[in-house]
Amino acid sequence: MNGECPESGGPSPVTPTATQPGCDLTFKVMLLGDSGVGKTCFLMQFRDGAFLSGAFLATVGIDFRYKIVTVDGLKVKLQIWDTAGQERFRSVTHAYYRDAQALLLLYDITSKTSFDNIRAWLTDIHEYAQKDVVIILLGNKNDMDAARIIETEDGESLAKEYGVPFMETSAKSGVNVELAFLAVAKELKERASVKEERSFQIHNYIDSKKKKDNCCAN
Ligand SMILES: Nc1nc2c(ncn2[C@@H]2O[C@H](COP(=O)(O)OP(=O)(O)OP(=O)(O)O)[C@@H](O)[C@H]2O)c(=O)[nH]1
Ligand SMILES: [Mg+2]
Repeated sequence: MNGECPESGGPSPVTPTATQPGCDLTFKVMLLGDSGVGKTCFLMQFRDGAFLSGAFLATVGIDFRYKIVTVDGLKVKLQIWDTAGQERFRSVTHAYYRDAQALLLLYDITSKTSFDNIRAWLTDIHEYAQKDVVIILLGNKNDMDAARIIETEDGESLAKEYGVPFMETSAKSGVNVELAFLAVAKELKERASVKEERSFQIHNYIDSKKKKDNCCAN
C-alpha cells in the first residue's frame, strides 16, 4: 500500500485527519441538508460518475466514501461523510461535525422547505462545526427546471448573506458536482500550504467555473 494513496481504509470520526502513505493530503468533507435533497446521489455521482436511479432510500445515520482527486499536482484524499437528513438522526450526525474541514450544504430547488431549513442547518453548523470550516451552499436538482420553486437568485442572495460560495448542481446530470468537491479540495490544500500569499480564492474559482444552466455535465 505504501506510496499508493489507498482509496480504502477505515473511517476515523473522532480523531484528527492524518495523511495516509502515498497521499499528499487527506481532508474530511461532510454532506448536509434535509432528507431527500440528493446528498447520497450527489456523492455517488462524484464517486462513480453515475446517477443512482430507483426508489429513494433514505440514509440511516451516517455513511462514508473515499475519493482521490489531484489538485495542482498533489494527490488529495477526500473522506466524504454522507449524513442522514432526517431529524431523528440529528444527534448522531452532530457528533461528526467538529471533524469536518468542509461542508457541502444542499437544498433542493424544487422544495421550499429544504431551502427555508438552510438557516437552521447553518445555525447547527455554527454550533457544532469548527469555526473555520469551509462551507458551500448547493441548490441541487437543477435538471428539474419545470418543477423549480427556488430561483437561482434566491440561492445567491442567501449565500451572500452568510458569506459562502453558491452554485446550482444536479446529481442527475452531473452539473457542477465535481466542481463542488474540487473547489473545497483546492481551498483546503491552499490553507494547508504555508504560503504567505494566497493566490487561490474559493469564491472567484467557483464564479469562474460554474455552469449557469443545465446544458451539460462537468
Ligand atoms: N432529478 C433529480 N433527482 C435527484 C437528484 N438528486 C437526487 N435526486 C432524487 O431525490 C431523491 C433523494 O435522493 P437522495 O440522494 O437519496 O437524498 P438524501 O439527501 O441522501 O436523503 P437522506 O439520506 O434521507 O438525507 C431520490 O429519489 C433521487 O433519485 C438530482 O440532482 N436530480
Ligand atoms: Mg442519503
